[in-house]
Amino acid sequence: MKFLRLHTFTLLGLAFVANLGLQVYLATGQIKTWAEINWMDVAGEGGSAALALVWLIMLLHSRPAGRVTRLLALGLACVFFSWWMDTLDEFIHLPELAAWDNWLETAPMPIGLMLITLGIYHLNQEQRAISQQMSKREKGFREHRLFDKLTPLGAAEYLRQQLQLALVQAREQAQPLSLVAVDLDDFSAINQRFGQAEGDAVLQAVAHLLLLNLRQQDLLCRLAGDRFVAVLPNTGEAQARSIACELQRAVDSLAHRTEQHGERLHLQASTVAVMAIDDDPEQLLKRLNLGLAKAKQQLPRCA
Ligand SMILES: Nc1nc2c(ncn2[C@@H]2O[C@H](COP(=O)(O)OP(=O)(O)OP(=O)(O)O)[C@@H](O)[C@H]2O)c(=O)[nH]1
Repeated sequence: MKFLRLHTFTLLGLAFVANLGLQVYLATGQIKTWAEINWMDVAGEGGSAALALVWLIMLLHSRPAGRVTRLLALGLACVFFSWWMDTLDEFIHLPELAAWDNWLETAPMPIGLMLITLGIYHLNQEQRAISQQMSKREKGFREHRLFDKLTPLGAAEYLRQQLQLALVQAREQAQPLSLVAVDLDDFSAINQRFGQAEGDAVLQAVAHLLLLNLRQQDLLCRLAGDRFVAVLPNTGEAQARSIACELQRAVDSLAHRTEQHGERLHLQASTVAVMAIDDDPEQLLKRLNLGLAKAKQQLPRCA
């Protein structure tokens, strides 16, 4: 049901447009007789439309919200619409002179395919960003104690070291530097209810999700337990806040199922963003933790 709640607008919008197409055909054309229907075409075009719809649902089910998902979903919706109108054609006879139906059937297809192409391009960029994060980990292999055992992220000590370097660089280049923290709400309940191993799987899924939603220049570390911190170079406070909200929304919409029983977990996170103002790493992390403690106490949870 969370799936329906999360994607109500997309699914209702698609149902509305598909129905609009049907109504336009019914208003201007005539329903064909049984003998006039070419069932081979119905199976081919209708089956393709159904498949596009299945792909769309699978996509919305499996991917976190974000630009790639939006592009792919919109592209698949256009492809579905094009095939849907093609299928309606098999049941409704339109006046010979009507040319607009060709547009309704044909135009959404190239638009949809272009959107899907753009989505796949950005998907590749995402994968490259993840590989780069992974290779950062490889580079630091010699200092493996600085890395988290569970996720592909740096641990607290690594964060402090990198933060020190980032602060010096920001000062030298007179550029802003911000931090964003993401802390899962009531994470200990997941450990208690489903066990430590499931808690570990959740932390890994969240780390992956956050990496996907950060930019190439950002550095994500696991500060402790269920608390993640991203170092955002050349980022002012307003932009950091908006990134914090995006990360929070991404966690809210994460579709995570438990490994043992496939039960859907509804995760939520508190986030906070702070900008460095002449702080050292400890002062900055202290401000971040204080902000997070405040955010935990009040709603809305974007601080
Ligand atoms: N599975 C798992 N649990 C961990 C790990 N590290 C810390 N924890 C657990 O994470 C929980 C963190 O607890 P809290 O800081 O109270 O966080 P919370 O339950 O999310 O509570 P709030 O943050 O106040 O919403 C504790 O139960 C720790 O035992 C880990 O690597 N794996």
